[in-house]
Amino acid sequence: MEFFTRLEAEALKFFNLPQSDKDKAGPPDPFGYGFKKIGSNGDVGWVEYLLLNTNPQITSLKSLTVFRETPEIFRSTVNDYIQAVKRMTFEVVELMADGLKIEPRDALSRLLRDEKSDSCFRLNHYPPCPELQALGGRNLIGFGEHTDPQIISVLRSNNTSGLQICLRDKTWVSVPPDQTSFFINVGDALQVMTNGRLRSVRHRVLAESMRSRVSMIYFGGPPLSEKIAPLASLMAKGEESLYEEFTWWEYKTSAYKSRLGDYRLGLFEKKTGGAAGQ
Ligand SMILES: C=C1C[C@]23C[C@@]1(O)CC[C@H]2[C@@]12CC[C@H](O)[C@@](C)(C(=O)O1)[C@H]2[C@@H]3C(=O)O
Ligand SMILES: O=C(O)CCC(=O)C(=O)O
Ligand SMILES: [Fe+2]
Repeated sequence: MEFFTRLEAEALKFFNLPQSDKDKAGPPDPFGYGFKKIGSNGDVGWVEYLLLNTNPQITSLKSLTVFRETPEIFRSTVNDYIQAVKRMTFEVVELMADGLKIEPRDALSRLLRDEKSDSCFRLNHYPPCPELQALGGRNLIGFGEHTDPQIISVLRSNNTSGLQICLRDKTWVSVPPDQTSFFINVGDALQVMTNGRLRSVRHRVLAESMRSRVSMIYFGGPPLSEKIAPLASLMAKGEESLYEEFTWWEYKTSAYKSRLGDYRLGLFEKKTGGAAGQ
């Protein structure tokens, strides 16, 4: 896609700036430029990134700083990509709603379309790590294992591998890199809204020795005040929610206190009424 190629090129121009220039757009709070540190609870990875708010209504001060430090063309390329990926995501969640017989079919998309939707956008750059070859096939964690907290994440990457998902038997499987496809990830909130029918899959990124990986991810979240609970139209007769009721604000606050690899939904599972489980 034209949007993706342009953004990949502009992102690489930014990531190739001297470290001191990039640092002017950091540290991430959570928005802004980050280098190796992920979140604020001690997680690290072989990655640098830009984390941006996607809601023009609540453009964070840090997002403004990022764009002050980068050329206008970068800002417009990011904004064009976000607009395009949002439009596609609204359609994807409506198709998901059709598949799950959720009514109305905009029950999910309206949350992402909402002007108060708490969504964000991330550009990740995993530089090559040539020393890896000498380390005899050891893994270097680019982005540690985790699930995404929001409703849905839509990822696009260049042709460099690294992304893996964790299967039920705990084995890791590589997602073949394909710069012409989107990788759609169910988030924790969608797991709850479908009462566990869709699962938020654990994933991680391993660094490569010779090639740099660039990925861009739109994380579609609901408004902060939104109650996150199973959607009535998909529940079978007598089916109980596997989760306690909570708002997105409550979940997000709790998530941002957690470590990357924590099982965040555990705190919100009902202790009776069947195992939601990991
Ligand atoms: C360690 C953390 C980074 C993270 C916030 C958290 O405390 C736990 C969830 C992490 C995550 C994973 C998916 C997305 O990349 C992200 C932006 C999100 O919403 O949750 C990150 C957070 C982050 O990097 O700030
Ligand atoms: O960079 C990638 O391919 C995945 C990163 C990721 O999972 C995230 O940013 O939440
Ligand atoms: Fe993720």
